[in-house]
Amino acid sequence: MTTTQPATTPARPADPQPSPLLSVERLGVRFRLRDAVVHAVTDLSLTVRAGELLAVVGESGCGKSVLAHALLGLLPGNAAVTGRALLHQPDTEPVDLVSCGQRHLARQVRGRRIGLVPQSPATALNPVRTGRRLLGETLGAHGRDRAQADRLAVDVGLDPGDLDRYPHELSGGMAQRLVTALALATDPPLLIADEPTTGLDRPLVDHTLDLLRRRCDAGAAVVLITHDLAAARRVADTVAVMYASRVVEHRDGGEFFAAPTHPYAAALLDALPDRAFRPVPGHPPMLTALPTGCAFAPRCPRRTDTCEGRPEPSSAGDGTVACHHPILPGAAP
Ligand SMILES: Nc1ncnc2c1ncn2[C@@H]1O[C@H](COP(=O)(O)OP(=O)(O)OP(=O)(O)O)[C@@H](O)[C@H]1O
Ligand code: NI
Repeated sequence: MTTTQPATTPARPADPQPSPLLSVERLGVRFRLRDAVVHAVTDLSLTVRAGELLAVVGESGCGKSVLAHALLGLLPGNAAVTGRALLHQPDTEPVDLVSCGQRHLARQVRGRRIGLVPQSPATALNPVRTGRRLLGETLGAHGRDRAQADRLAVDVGLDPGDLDRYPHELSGGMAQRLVTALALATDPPLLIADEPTTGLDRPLVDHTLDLLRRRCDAGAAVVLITHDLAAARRVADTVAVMYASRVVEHRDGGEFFAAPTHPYAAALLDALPDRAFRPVPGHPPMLTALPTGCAFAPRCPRRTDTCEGRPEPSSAGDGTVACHHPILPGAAP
């Protein structure tokens, strides 16, 4: 079926890779509850470079939004964060987002260096301010011209006239576009977009995805959090698949969609309507009771006794996979 290939050719061999904008190293997030601990992010390492669109995909509850909130210091008080997340900046030392403190995050990072399109627009919008006022305040706070509000509305596919509405007068899709416009208003070098296409119809989904793609083509970086693999396939340079709080596969998007190596990633792709359209069987484990070995093993057709031991991320092509039995091109299944 697959012929043996010589050494993999990098996607853009002539381009020297720019140095990372963000490097996340062994990030962990735990929530302490009265009688349990939720392991929401475990031992997670990732990099994002300028010009890169990284899609973070995975089933509901696997830790995608918690990852975003950890990077921005937006977690509640019962969260304990470990590891490092270095934000590299021109001409100065990198800042560790985990340890730099709320004051620095509020003054220097949120909005300015990292923008967030939050997953729940309804709770993110101030109910007593119109979209125009919200956008104007954000633009003004960052020394930008408030008159850019109309252009931002058009960019996200919102009628500028709708900026004069209050949040409760907006549909879910309109509120979604407004929070996207708010995140774009400060033109951050890194944008984390958490399910930015929720509630949008297909043309607006594609419009939003293409908007994010163009940001990256102009040199910014975007982390697109989505459970929509078709969206990731349309625009991502790189893909990170999360399962039960860990990244289980991370690699070039083209390679990933052509030949996923983690059995969970392969199962997710098989669930796409234009592929087998077969949902991933079974359910993910509780994050309060994660197994010591591979968390996907109970659902995995390739599992063996070895999977009772934890699979550490190892290199596969130009990326990494955390699996004892990865699907390697050219190897027998
Ligand atoms: N404040 C909290 N206290 C306890 N557990 C939490 C808290 N916030 C999130 N969690 C848990 O952390 C886990 C990861 O949640 P997260 O919101 O990151 O999932 P997600 O991958 O973004 O899912 P979705 O696709 O549904 O948005 C979930 O089990 C969730 O219940
Ligand atoms: Ni989420």
